[in-house]
Amino acid sequence: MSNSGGSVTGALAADGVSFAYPAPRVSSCGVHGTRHDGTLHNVSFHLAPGSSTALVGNSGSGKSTLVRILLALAKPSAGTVALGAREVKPGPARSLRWYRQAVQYIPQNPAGSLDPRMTVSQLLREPLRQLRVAGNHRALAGEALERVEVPAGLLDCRAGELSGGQNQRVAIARALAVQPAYLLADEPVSGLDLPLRNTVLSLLGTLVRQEGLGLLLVTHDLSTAARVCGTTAVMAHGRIVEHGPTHRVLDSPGSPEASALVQASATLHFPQASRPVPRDDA
Ligand SMILES: Nc1ncnc2c1ncn2[C@@H]1O[C@H](COP(=O)(O)OP(=O)(O)OP(=O)(O)O)[C@@H](O)[C@H]1O
Repeated sequence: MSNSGGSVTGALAADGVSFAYPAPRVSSCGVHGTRHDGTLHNVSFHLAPGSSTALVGNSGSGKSTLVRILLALAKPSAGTVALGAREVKPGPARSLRWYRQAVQYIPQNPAGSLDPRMTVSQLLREPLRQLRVAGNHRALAGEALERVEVPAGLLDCRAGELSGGQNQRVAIARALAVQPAYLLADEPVSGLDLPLRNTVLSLLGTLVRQEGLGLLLVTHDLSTAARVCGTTAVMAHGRIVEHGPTHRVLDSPGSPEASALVQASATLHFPQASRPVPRDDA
């Protein structure tokens, strides 16, 4: 099945985006005059249909802020966000319906955002109703469920009756139900056990390769980037400091920030203590 994305075509792009959170007069810890130099600086980013980009970077580098701006939840102080030829700005819900249909968000711990008292069918139909998507909503819900390989027989079960893995898929199906062209996923597998992480990552990869969705995957885990995403963008201090084919960025990083991430990841996966001890056969 092809995705419609609300019949929107074209790339999702941020062009020269800058953004600063408003400086609070009194911060939550009671300090006056907190200074904000800006969170994003002149960020340009481009995601084509059927392609996948990992957005990596240290904590606080600006990844989630960029996602918020791409979702039209925050207004950049400079630069633009556009889908195809159409510029996108935060605004009233009705003016953004087309965009909310085309670009869906998968949050961290997506299953945790499901109300356990609601049935799978209710959960999947809710965004269809909110975005006033045309068509038979129960049928669209069933189709979305099939795409994540959950039996349509579970439509009338309550989320609280399903396993964690099934709920994780239901949460992804909820984003797919409105037939978006793009998925923006913020650490969607953090907190999952390894088998479930693998299942969800395979599913996301399939959606990109076989169904032509565009995927932006925010992750701290470079092995996740390598597994799913054709390109990787590295953020540091509110800038994209490197963006290229994932294998190139990971094998020969061209920026100190990417090098540091690759090194830190290698240390995490192969800590000194667990490295094989070289045999002294000589
Ligand atoms: N609502 C907010 N108000 C003020 N400052 C914020 C707010 N949200 C984030 N920030 C600041 O903006 C900067 C970028 O934060 P952001 O959450 O985008 O980083 P991140 O790369 O997604 O981090 P993480 O990997 O930890 O989620 C940080 O310095 C953060 O403290």
